[in-house]
Amino acid sequence: MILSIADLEAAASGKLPDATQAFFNSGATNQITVKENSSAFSKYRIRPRVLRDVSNVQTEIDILGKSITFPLCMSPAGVQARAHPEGELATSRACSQKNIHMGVSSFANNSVEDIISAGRNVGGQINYGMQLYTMQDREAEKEIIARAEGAGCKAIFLTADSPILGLRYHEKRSNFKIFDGISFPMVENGWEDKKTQSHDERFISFNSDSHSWDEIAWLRSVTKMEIWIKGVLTAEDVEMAIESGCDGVIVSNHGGRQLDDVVPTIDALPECVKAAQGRIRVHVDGGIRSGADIFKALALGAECCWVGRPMLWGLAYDGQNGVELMIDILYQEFRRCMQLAGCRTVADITPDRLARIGSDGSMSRL
Ligand SMILES: Cc1cc2nc3c(=O)[nH]c(=O)nc-3n(C[C@H](O)[C@H](O)[C@H](O)COP(=O)(O)O)c2cc1C
Ligand SMILES: O=C(O)C(=O)c1ccccc1
Repeated sequence: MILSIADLEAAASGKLPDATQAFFNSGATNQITVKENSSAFSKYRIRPRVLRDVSNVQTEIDILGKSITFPLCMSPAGVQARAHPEGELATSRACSQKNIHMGVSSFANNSVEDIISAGRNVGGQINYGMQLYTMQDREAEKEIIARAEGAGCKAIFLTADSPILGLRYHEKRSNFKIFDGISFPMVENGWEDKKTQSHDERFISFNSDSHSWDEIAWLRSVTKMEIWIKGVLTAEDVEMAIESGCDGVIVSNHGGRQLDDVVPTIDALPECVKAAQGRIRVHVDGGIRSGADIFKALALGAECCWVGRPMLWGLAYDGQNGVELMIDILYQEFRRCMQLAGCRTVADITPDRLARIGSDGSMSRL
């Protein structure tokens, strides 16, 4: 019986070849951050308020100009065809059905045009954001941006935590063949001769490690879409994002897949929210596995949460239905968490709803 995200992870992982599991589920080097992203949530406990009439709870929020069902979006994750033959098309249909926005990876196995049409065809009107890497070939980068904007994307998510790829021992040991037999329509122009390259080689040949904050002004000059930075973990970089004129940041460590031993995102969030002072939007991803995790992130000041692996597990388990199941699980848990904690609206999820438990067991209010 699949009731929780942990149940879904177990069911999905059993359906995937070992090498694909290693690619999806692993983090970088010693797996510290991938684990701590989730475990760091347990130092926060909820301080529920009672007798507050929660008969009419409102979970919706506005993101990128549109109301979504609850504060959750789908992180951009590449290579979804390795989870399910329909890949991003199935994810897009599920998001559209459930009214949840979706990030599209540059390493998607379907084009941004097809991904958005798949969602529109099932009737929903969600927003899409295009994830970008700073590319060595700026003309090719510009082309992806133009295609994304033309297809109807509302935002660019520039991934800032990946000047190079993280060191992924599990992926290497499993001999995962990331590029064999599938296409990457957003990035593969002129790459036909490079099919045998490893993940690392392909990434190095395409991505620029000389990226800098100067890119934001250039992005502004080539698109009207919102510009968000994905992969910020410090107050200093939130300040840089504000100075550079970005619309938002996603506090993220790439699900522990880039630099290991960085701060868990839920621990980086408070300093980022404080630095933002409401001048820039602050979202978070990494290790979010329950409705209570979403509740805690919002209480710590995030406007919205994103999930990566839970979406891939849903997709691997049962395509579109599996992603819908994943969203339903998090929605039901989050809604109940709000009601049982005495919150009628998302705006009621404030820092005083949390206590922090110290390593000596002491409890302090935020
Ligand atoms: C298999 C996989 C592929 C990913 N591909 C990308 C990508 O192409 N671009 C990107 O910015 N982030 C990528 N990410 C990171 C996610 O966007 C997100 O930051 C991360 O998965 C959040 O952590 P979680 O998986 O614990 O929810 C990927 C993550 C996974 C697990
Ligand atoms: O694996 C990843 O985390 C990732 O970001 C990526 C990068 C290039 C291709 C596919 C996924």
